[in-house]
Amino acid sequence: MASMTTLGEFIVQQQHAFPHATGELSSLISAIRLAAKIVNREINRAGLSPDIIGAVGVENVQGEVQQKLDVFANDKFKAALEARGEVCGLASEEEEDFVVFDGERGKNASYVVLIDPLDGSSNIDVNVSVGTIFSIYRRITPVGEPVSGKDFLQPGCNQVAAGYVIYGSSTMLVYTTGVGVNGFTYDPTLGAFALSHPNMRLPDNGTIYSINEGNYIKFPAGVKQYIKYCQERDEATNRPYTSRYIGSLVSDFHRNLLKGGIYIYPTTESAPDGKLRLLYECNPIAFLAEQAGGIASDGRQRILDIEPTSLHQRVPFFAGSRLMVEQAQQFLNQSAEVVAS
Ligand SMILES: O=P(O)(O)OC[C@H]1O[C@](O)(COP(=O)(O)O)[C@@H](O)[C@@H]1O
Ligand SMILES: [Mg+2]
Ligand SMILES: [Mg+2]
Repeated sequence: MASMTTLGEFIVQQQHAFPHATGELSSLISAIRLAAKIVNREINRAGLSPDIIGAVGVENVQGEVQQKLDVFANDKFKAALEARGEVCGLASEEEEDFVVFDGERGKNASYVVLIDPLDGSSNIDVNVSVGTIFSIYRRITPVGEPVSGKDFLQPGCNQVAAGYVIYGSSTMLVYTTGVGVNGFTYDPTLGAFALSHPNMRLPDNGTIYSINEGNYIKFPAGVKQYIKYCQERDEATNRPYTSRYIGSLVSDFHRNLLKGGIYIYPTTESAPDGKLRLLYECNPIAFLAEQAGGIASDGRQRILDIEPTSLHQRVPFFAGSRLMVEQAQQFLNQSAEVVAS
């Protein structure tokens, strides 16, 4: 079997493709790779260790009960990124405010990282795939000065890199630096990620829709109509589509990235802004979706154009195959026009 390109080799090759590259971003990505291996090991043996399964018993800034693995993953990624010295600050789902890395190297670093350390927390204890999501920006404030809120509140189109780790039947790291999307599968016998999915492309159309239909009654009319559209019989358009919902954004998006499909987390009566967080869930997934030929919006506006106003703000999220997202948006906007008229 021809030897596969490891993530380490790929990072170096990418760096050489950019004559002005300093190696900082490469080093940052490899810090994420290291933390992903540590978290992966813990997840694989989670069932064996009560100290990693279950809730911590406190709520995070979102009002969600923190799982022990949320905290473990947050600590491991934070430590790996601070130790590497390319990052001047971090924002996380599990931290109320952004964290300043004010050590000598941190202060003089160029990048900020926003992270969802453990995505799909409701699936941790039941052995269903979960993930980690990361988003990377060049700081706005001058190097040497303490990092500030505006370094994190940048629109998604400013991202220099983004990706996720999926801890599933196999563990993969999927990321983009703005030149396409590549996927690497972890080989535990080597202890290395190998390039298994080069240049991933989202099919323009698909037959999978991912939404928590348990909330159907609370959805906007347009979303209800789109679900009905997905369930109608029409051979010419391969309907009815198939409903698939794992309840981990990373896993649902990953499947749809490979097979074609749409993931929707809309507004609901109880969540008027939706559930997912713009900065460390929607922006990185939207960057990947667009780099793979798909689209991502809040139902009306391109996610990557949204000007953030707060670290943990939520937005409605429609992402995946271009034709499917455009269709869903049409239903949403038509029904809004009906209501408005
Ligand atoms: O259970 P619900 O309301 O359908 O929400 C599931 C969604 O919430 C999330 O679990 C939110 O992410 P966290 O687990 O990181 O808080 C997504 O991964 C998932 O798509
Ligand atoms: Mg999440
Ligand atoms: Mg999370």
